[in-house]
Amino acid sequence: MTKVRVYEYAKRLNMSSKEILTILTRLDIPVANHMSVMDEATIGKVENFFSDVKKRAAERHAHEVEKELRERQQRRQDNHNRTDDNAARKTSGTGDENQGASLERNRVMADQTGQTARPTSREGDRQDDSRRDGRDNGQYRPRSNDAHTGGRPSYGEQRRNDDTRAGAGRAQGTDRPSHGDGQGRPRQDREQGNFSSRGPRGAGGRDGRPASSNGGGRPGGMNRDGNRSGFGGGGGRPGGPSRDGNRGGFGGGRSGGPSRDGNRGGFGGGGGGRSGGPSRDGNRGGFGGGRPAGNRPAAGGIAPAQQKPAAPGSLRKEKEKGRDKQSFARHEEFNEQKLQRSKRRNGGRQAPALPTEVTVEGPMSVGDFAKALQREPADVIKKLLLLGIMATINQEIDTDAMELIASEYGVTLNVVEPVDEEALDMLIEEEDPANLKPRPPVVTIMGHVDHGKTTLLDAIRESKVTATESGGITQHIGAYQVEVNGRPITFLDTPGHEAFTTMRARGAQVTDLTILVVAADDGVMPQTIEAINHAKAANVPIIVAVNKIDKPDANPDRVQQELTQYGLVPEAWGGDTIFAPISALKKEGLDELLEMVLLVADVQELKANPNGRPRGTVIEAKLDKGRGSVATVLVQNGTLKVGDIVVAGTTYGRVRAMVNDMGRRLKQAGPSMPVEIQGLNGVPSAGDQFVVYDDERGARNLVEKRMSREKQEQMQTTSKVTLDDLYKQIQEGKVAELNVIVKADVQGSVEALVQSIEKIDVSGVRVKVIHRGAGAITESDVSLAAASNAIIIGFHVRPDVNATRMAEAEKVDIRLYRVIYNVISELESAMKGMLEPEYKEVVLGHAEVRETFTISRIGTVAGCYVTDGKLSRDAEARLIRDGIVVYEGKLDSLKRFKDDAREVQTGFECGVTLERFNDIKNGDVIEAFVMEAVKRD
Ligand SMILES: Nc1nc2c(ncn2[C@@H]2O[C@H](COP(=O)(O)OP(=O)(O)OP(=O)(O)O)[C@@H](O)[C@H]2O)c(=O)[nH]1
Repeated sequence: MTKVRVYEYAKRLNMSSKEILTILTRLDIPVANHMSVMDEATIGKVENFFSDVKKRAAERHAHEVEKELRERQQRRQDNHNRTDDNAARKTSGTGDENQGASLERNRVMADQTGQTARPTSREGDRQDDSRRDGRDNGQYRPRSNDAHTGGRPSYGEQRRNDDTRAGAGRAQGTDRPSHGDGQGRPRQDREQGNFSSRGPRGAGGRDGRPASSNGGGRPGGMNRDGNRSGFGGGGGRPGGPSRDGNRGGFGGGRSGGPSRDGNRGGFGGGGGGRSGGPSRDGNRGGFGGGRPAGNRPAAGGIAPAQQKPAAPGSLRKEKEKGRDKQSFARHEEFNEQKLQRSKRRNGGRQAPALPTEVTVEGPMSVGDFAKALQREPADVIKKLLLLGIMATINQEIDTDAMELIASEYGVTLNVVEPVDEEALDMLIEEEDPANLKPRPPVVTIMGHVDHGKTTLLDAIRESKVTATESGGITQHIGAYQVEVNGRPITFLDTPGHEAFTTMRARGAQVTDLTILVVAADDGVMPQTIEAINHAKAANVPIIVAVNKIDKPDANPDRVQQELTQYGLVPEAWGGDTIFAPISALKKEGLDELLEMVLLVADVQELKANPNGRPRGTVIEAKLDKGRGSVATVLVQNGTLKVGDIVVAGTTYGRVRAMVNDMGRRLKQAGPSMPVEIQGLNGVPSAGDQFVVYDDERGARNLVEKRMSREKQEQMQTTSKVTLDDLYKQIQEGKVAELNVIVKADVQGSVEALVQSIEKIDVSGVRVKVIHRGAGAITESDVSLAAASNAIIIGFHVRPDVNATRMAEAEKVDIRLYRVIYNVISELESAMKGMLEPEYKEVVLGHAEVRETFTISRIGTVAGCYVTDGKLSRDAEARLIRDGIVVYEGKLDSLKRFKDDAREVQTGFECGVTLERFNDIKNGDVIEAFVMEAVKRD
């Protein structure tokens, strides 16, 4: 790499010189300014700096990830250790210890569930007893005082007294987990030799009444708020004694009942079946049936149905350990659920996980980027500063800067191409080159005023069109086609400028080449240069038609000479621009000119697929009284047919009829063909691109989408204007703005009006056309005007009924005109009236202070004599002492003797007080004056 200047290097990196200078200073590289030269070594250092920044960020990121992993592992390990400790404590512990553990567990669970309930010591004993019973015998043995609950696992006891109506399952589900889950039943099973894998549900044991049938446990209670969802798991409520006693009342359990939202049900898992109460005849004991939780089996939930029968006593330790692990898993899961719930409760206020990857579509503001990174904008700005990039929150940064910042945060930045919605809407798909066929060129004519554009257009049309289409009635549809040597050429009828400006403003490129008309007697003029610039910007080849060569003072060589300055060098002089001398008036040289057009077109190899999806551009559109919306369109691809569903801008419809520039009805129109179509539901704008949709619904949807987008954009722009510009204007105190909506009968008039309106020059006031269009004034125009405080100008159009009604309600000013001049002059005067009036000071008179009095609560009263003019009560006043103004304000009071006076004329005495001013002295002069508005001219 050779030496470069700072600014060049900055440009290369798409950065500012200031940024590079800051980096150089940070690197201690002496540098003077943006013109300083950076040698290879310096550049190397800067580049190293960038890669260092990236590397550091990547390392930091990797380190953080590693640390996080380590911490997680550690946590997991701790949890395991804790589980093992618990298990060990339980297996070796005494009854007291067990009780302690049990109490501890209770405490933990109560804490976790947010409950304060703790078992009483009696309950604790009982729990302990019951557990011990089970453990000691290696089997479950119902205790006599628990007869009706059978071998209810201890934790269920807690709620028995609290809620007599609730089944045990509910109690457990509400309060704490059943630690009898899946334990009691297998033991029961062993004892009874009977095992019901699924306890019948419902009937038995409800409300503690005797069951009328099999003792089905009441399912773990329905969870109303989900918070305490069947955590305790089933623990079926014991069935009461059965009526016939044969089958006994059995505590069948279902796991924690379904929670309302389905998320949290059944945490506790399968119902810990308990033995039912003793049946009357005592024939059979109770059976515990369990059903797994609705959503997922919890740790202990699978036990009842699938677990093997209880392990014999020797396996007790293992079992205890397993149970604790299950319990721990439940705790963990519960904790997780609790966390989720709290997040939900906090409405997501919990700090979200920071992204590790961010996808952007290109440059964005610092604020937006910070949002995407979920970082504080200030932090991002700080980082940018460190990189030498000064940016505010609203300033846009490019993807390079974004990448640097992202890497600082250890975030991967993906830059993707933004989705081209318009291309999607326009159903743009790539054409297979094999399907492309040559198409006629589309030509526009440009040039300076009066150089003969219209004459040339007419001359070509007359000499070519009428010759080929005898009998045709030529129609001005904005474009026409002529045939030269059997090959068609399309001419856009609209004088070049509009074709270029309006079309190009809408992104439409319709012209393949342009004929630049230059009058040989006049030479290159301002609009000639403008035309050249337009064509060059659009990358459209130019053929120069040197016109009016019939004129005696014609000097074609001068034209050639002058145009070389603008890069148009004739072939004869070694350039590549074709110059064709013509006389549009005398129709001389036209054939040669047109042949040149074909020649240039050939070089361009203009092609389209006549069988592709029809699409093109609206050249001109208007609202016709008899025919409705009429649009001249240029087909640019495919073949447009009558009956096709067309979307153009914010209008759509089925092509009802199609005519060419000769007024001939057509059934179809191929590439480069201009046709006038009817059938759209509105008037599209010149430059709108059209496409044929397969179904009407799709077309309608697209149009609705566009309309709402347009409305939103308009609202946004206008609200911006109101908030930003207007505020600024108020601040500056000198600029007002007049928002205008222009509606006219044809698009041409709209453009003409807009141009004239925008030219109105009243100092201090800006006119802004916020919306324009052809067609009647509609409700949507009025609503836009109301929202943006605009007036509506209608030219040869009227508001429809709804628009009129709405305008009245919203107090929107609609002005209708038939003459452009009136529009402009009325607007001008309205704008002048709008200006803040200019004020000038008018001195009313002077009074001399002859005496002063001080009156408490009033202050200094000046006894004055009016020397000239008058003093007026409402006037403003200044106090002049020795030619110096010592006070300026208002007269506070004006009295003649004791009475208030409205004014006091020359030669009279009066008493005067000044507003909040008492330092009045004899000999001071009071000057009374008013500010009068001056009418602008
Ligand atoms: N002698 C002579 N006069 C011409 C020729 N071409 C146009 N004119 C005259 O020049 C004048 C202007 O011609 P237009 O065709 O109206 O020129 P224009 O460029 O379309 O003018 P604008 O529409 O005002 O921009 C008319 O009086 C034409 O008759 C020509 O080849 N020879």
